[in-house]
Amino acid sequence: MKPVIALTKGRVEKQFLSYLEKRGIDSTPLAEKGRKLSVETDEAVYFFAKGVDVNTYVEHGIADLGIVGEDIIAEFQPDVFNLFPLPFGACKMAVAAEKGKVWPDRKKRIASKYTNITKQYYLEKGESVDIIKLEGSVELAPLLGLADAIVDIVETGTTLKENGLEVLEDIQYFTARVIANRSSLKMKRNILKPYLSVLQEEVSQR
Ligand SMILES: Nc1ncnc2c1ncn2[C@@H]1O[C@H](COP(=O)(O)OP(=O)(O)OP(=O)(O)O)[C@@H](O)[C@H]1O
Ligand SMILES: O=P(O)(O)OC[C@H]1O[C@H](OP(=O)(O)OP(=O)(O)O)[C@H](O)[C@@H]1O
Repeated sequence: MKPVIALTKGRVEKQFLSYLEKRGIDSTPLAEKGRKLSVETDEAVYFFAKGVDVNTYVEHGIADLGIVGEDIIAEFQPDVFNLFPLPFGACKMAVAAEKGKVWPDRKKRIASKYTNITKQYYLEKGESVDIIKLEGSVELAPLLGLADAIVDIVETGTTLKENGLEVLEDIQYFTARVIANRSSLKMKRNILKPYLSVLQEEVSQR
């Protein structure tokens, strides 16, 4: 039996493959998957899903482990073991607005894909705001007058800069992380342990 891993498609997937190579594991079968959504290698069975669905597959025990951005864990709070960070996928969640923004004399409107993180952040600040849910290109919202500010991921800062926006407040820093199904970690410990130690070593050596 091999570990079953749910891997977030896209940015995380690309960086995970490079990381496997660094750890001495051949990632060719994963890189050559084409449109296949599941691949078996010598070490594990992988399937590829959106981050939020990685949470769900791990929570339900379909995958033993998941590789997912901490932002997705923070937003959706899955019932899993949040095992350890990986040395890639670094980004932060921040509040941003147009440069020189003049705030209106009413409740602020904040647009975000991450409504739970946004709600929690303003709750802790003791500020009452209206939150508007968007699914992407969140930087458009202040430019088009839908919102006064946004809560979104910032990595290089290029998207903000090129759209005349700036960070006002940092909320939280994130990396990709390894999560585990609660019962898999106990029941399949012997299978998961060697795989996890390959993934974790780099972090403990940093
Ligand atoms: N610049 C960035 N933008 C978005 N996510 C980033 C960035 N840098 C690192 N990440 C991490 O990568 C994860 C996945 O990003 P990816 O771009 O693949 O998906 P997405 O754009 O959030 O989702 P979608 O599949 O809806 O496009 C995020 O959850 C986050 O943890
Ligand atoms: O600081 P940067 O390096 O510019 O990266 C941040 C941008 O990248 C992400 O968007 P993505 O490309 O995932 O598109 P989306 O807005 O449609 O989710 C994020 O939502 C920001 O817009």
